[in-house]
Amino acid sequence: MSQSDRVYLYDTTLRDGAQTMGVDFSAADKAAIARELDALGIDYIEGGWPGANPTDDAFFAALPDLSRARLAAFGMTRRAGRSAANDPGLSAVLGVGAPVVTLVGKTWDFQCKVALGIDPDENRRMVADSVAHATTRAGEVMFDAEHFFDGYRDNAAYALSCLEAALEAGARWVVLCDTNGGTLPEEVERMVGEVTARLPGDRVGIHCHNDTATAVASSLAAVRAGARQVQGTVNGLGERCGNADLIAIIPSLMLKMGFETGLAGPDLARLTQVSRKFDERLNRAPNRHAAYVGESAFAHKGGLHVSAVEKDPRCYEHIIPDLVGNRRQILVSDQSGRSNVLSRFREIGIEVEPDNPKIAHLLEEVKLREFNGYAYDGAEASFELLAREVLDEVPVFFSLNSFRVIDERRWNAKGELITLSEATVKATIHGQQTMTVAEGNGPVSALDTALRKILIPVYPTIAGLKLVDYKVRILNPDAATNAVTRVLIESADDRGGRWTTVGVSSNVIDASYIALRDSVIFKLMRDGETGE
Ligand SMILES: CC(=O)SCCNC(=O)CCNC(=O)[C@H](O)C(C)(C)COP(=O)(O)OP(=O)(O)OC[C@H]1O[C@@H](n2cnc3c(N)ncnc32)[C@H](O)[C@@H]1OP(=O)(O)O
Ligand SMILES: CC(=O)C(=O)O
Repeated sequence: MSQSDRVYLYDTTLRDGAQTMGVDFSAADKAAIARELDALGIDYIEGGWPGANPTDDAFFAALPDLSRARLAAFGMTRRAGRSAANDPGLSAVLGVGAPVVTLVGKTWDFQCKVALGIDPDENRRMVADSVAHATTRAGEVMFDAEHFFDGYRDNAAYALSCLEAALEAGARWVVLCDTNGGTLPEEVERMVGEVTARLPGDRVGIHCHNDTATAVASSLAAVRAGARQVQGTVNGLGERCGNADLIAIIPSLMLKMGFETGLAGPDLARLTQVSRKFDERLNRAPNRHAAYVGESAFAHKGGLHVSAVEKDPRCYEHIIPDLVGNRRQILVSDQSGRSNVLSRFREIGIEVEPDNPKIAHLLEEVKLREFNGYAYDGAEASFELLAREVLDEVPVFFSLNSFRVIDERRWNAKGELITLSEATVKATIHGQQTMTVAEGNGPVSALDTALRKILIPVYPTIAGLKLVDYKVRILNPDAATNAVTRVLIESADDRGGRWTTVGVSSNVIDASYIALRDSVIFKLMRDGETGE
């Protein structure tokens, strides 16, 4: 495959995605998402804007260790009337030591006059100076040509001159941005084609917004017209109506258009998992109807469809769902569910005969639990535990006899209003009944502390287990405070392990205990503890 058939993927979830209404990443979220995207095979990960807010500063202060992707720090061109070397904003962006720096700058003369109040020639100098200065500090510099399509429509010569200024100043890529998201795919294809007739396509990128619900189509049209870098976000997060959704773009590029990306086949097969795990992190329900990765993308309901798909899935499927890690759901048969369980077993490393009757039992149990609110997509450790329990492979590490949690809200001696929680846990370990009490700043923290206190003397490795994330989702909000809650707990240990467990109950503390218990047992199993 020639060089021109390689498309570079640039993820801006942690920057443009952070501009989504209602989304607020922590620095730890950002680091975890960056690791996930790195493992997927994304070429560039834009981590945020150093100097713009404390979260981005904290993220860049401890650069995540990436093995496949290059980390980009985002910022804007120098301010008018300053030198690039003396611009504090630019210095903050360049100061974090990211291997890639992406600078946004105007390319629409109207914006120069109205938004910046400066002469367009000064703006072009700002672009050139800033890019040139950035090349002295970063290995690779990109120029995000803001409002390129609106600018090109109004004054093509000026918009192009900004691109040329950036390239001459040393930019590796110029990225054409449809910042307002109003350009339709046909226009994008024409304009990108005109750009790539003058500039090499492997220096040109595309960055589309979804204000006309065509960001994915426009991004693919730009690639057809010669652009070789595509910017987007996971699940289409982004300012206003979102950015182009990389989760839809990647399989279209690879499976439909025959392009090579940084993802290999096995990476592509993780796409569904990455998309859903990301939604779990944001504590929002995955879009069932999402192209390629939605739960409904390969679910067949109509009688005509089911009958034909059973003869040959190609009758009603545009690709094999496994290619993107999704699964076919045929509602009249449980054979597909069985295959799915077997394929998960292979992933986990559980060896079992395909005709083992326990598989059908596990399948029923998973279906029943999912009906009751469990979601195993984002809680792989709970699924593995359930599977091993059905196969009688989980030792009894401890038995909970009871727990009680009390919350107290009162004024302390200094006259301050405080809320304290206290948990009492009674359990049997190795035949011995034991009881402990612990306090916490909330009921789950008190319960967690009490559970550890009781387990650590027998299983010392539990001291290395910590909860790194805790999320609650109400599953039936109409029931108000009687609603069923789903708790997801992400845990990590001092051996580099990281896993997620799930608990469901109409009582949030009970749901939390179920997820906590799974986490602890999963850890003990991984550590090779044998239990009773
Ligand atoms: C198209 C995009 O999505 S670009 C990314 C947009 N993302 C964000 O804005 C999120 C992060 N931004 C921020 O935290 C803040 O806006 C900051 C820290 C960058 C700047 O904050 P402030 O200094 O308070 O400026 P404020 O946001 O009010 O206005 C932007 C300023 O940058 C100037 N500016 C805008 N674009 C550019 C540019 N490409 N080059 C130089 N200056 C620019 C504007 O003229 C304005 O200057 P003024 O304050 O002299 O009027
Ligand atoms: C750079 C960017 O986010 C935009 O122009 O939309």
